Amino acid sequence: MSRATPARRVALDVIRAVRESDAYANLLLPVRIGRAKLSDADAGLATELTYGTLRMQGYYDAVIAIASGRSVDRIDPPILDVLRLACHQLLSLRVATHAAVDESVELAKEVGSRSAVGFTNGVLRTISRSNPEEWRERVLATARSGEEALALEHSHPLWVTRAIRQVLVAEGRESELEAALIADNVAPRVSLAVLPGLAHRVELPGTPAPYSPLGVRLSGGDPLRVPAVTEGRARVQDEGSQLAALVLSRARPVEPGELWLDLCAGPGGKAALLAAEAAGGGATLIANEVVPARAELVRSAVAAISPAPEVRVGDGTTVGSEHPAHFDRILLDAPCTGLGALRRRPEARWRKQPGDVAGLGPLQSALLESAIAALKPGGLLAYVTCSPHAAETKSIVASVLRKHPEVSRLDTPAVLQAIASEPLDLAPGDHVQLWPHRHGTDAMFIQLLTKA
Ligand SMILES: C[S@@+](CC[C@H](N)C(=O)[O-])C[C@H]1O[C@@H](n2cnc3c(N)ncnc32)[C@H](O)[C@@H]1O
Repeated sequence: MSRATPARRVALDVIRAVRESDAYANLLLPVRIGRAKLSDADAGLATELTYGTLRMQGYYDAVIAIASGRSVDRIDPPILDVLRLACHQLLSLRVATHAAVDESVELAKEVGSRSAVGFTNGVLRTISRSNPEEWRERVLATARSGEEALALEHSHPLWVTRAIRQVLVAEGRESELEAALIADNVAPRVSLAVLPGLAHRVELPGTPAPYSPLGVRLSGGDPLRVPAVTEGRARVQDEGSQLAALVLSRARPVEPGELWLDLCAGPGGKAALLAAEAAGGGATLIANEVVPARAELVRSAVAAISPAPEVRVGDGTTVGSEHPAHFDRILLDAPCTGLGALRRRPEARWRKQPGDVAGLGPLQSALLESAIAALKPGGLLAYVTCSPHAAETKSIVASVLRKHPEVSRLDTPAVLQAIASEPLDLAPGDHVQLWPHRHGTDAMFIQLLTKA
C-alpha cells in the first residue's frame, strides 16, 4: 500500500490532467475531491496543493533545474509533476521535510521507473538541504534582467510580465509591477452581486464591496448555499465585472423603451445584471452568444428576471450589418486572453501564448466594428475585456476608431467614479483599467464610446 495521502494523490491527478489533457483545475478539482470523499481539511489541502503548484510552476521549475543540474524539458513529465508538487510543500507550505520527500517518492514509484524514483529522491533531498530564502537567491541569480527576476520570483511568463509592465508604465505606475504579480498569486475573495429589483444587498452575507453598489465580498462559506444565489436573484460575480456592466447601464438615466444588446453574452454574468437594470428602467435587453451551450448558460443566468430577455445564438460580427443603428446601448465584452483573471485560473498563465493575443485581434476588431454599426447615433457602447494587455484593449479601440470619426471615447473614469460607492484610484485617461493589486478586482478594461 502506498503511503501517499489522498489529498496529495488528488492534487497530483489534477496537475497531471491539466498538463496532459488541458483540463481546467477549477472544474476538475471539485470532481476529484468528491470522488475521493475527502474531508473538509483534506479538500482544503488538496486545493492548496493543486492551485499553489500550478501557479508557482515557473518558479519551481527554476529550482528543479538548479537542483537537478538539467533543464526541466529533459525530465519525464509525470516525474516533473511530482517534483513540482513536492517543491510547493517544501518551499511554500513548509511541510515537514520527511513527509514531503517520503510521500513524493511514493508518488514517483506510481508514475516512474526505478531510476526515476532515485532521481526524484536525489533532487528532493538537494532541495530540502537549503531553506526557501537560499533557493530564492539562487533562482534570482540566474535572471538576466530585473524584469526576468520578477517574472521568475512571482512565477509569471516573461511575456506576461512585460505586457503588465507596459500597461503600468503607460499609467505612470511602473513601481506597482511587483504588487501586480504578487496579487495574481493570491486566490480572490468570492464576490456576490444582487440583481437590482430582485434582491437587496442586506440579504447577503459578507461585507459590502468597496466600489460596486450591488456587491458584497465573502470571507468564507459556500456562496452556492446563499438563498438569493440559489434562487437566481444574486450571483457570484467579480466586482470588476459588476462595475463594467454598471458603467453601461448607469452612464445616464434609462429612457423607457430603450433597446440594449449584450453582443458576447456567455456565460451571462453581465447579461443578468444588465437585464435586471434594463427591466428596472423600462428598457429591453437582447443577449447574443455564438456558442449554443454558452447561450444556454445565459438563459439560466437570466431566468429569474421578468420579463425574460431574449437570448439569441449568433455571430456577433454580423449583428451590425443585420441590425444597423438599432440599439441604444451595447456591451461588447470581447473574447480575450483572460490575462486579467490569472488569480482565478492557476494554470492559465502557462497555457496562454503571445500568439493568442495576436490571434484574437481580428475578432475583437470585427466585433467592435459590428457593435459600432449596430449602435444608434447618440447611443452608448462599452468595450470591455478581462485582460489588461494593450494589444487587446487600447490598441483595438484606437485602430477601429481611426476608421470611425463618428465614434468618440467618453470619460469612462468619470462615469465609474459617479457610480462607485467609494472613489477608485484610477490612472488618468478616457478608459478604466482595474487591477487586482489596486482594487481587489480582476484586471478589467472598460472603454465607454458614443456615436455622433
Ligand atoms: C469574455 S466572454 C463574455 C463574458 C460575459 N459577458 C459574462 O459576463 O458572463 C466572451 C464570449 O464571447 C463569445 N464569442 C466569441 N466569439 C463570438 C462571436 N463571434 N459572436 C458572439 N459571441 C462570441 C464567447 O463564446 C464567450 O462566451
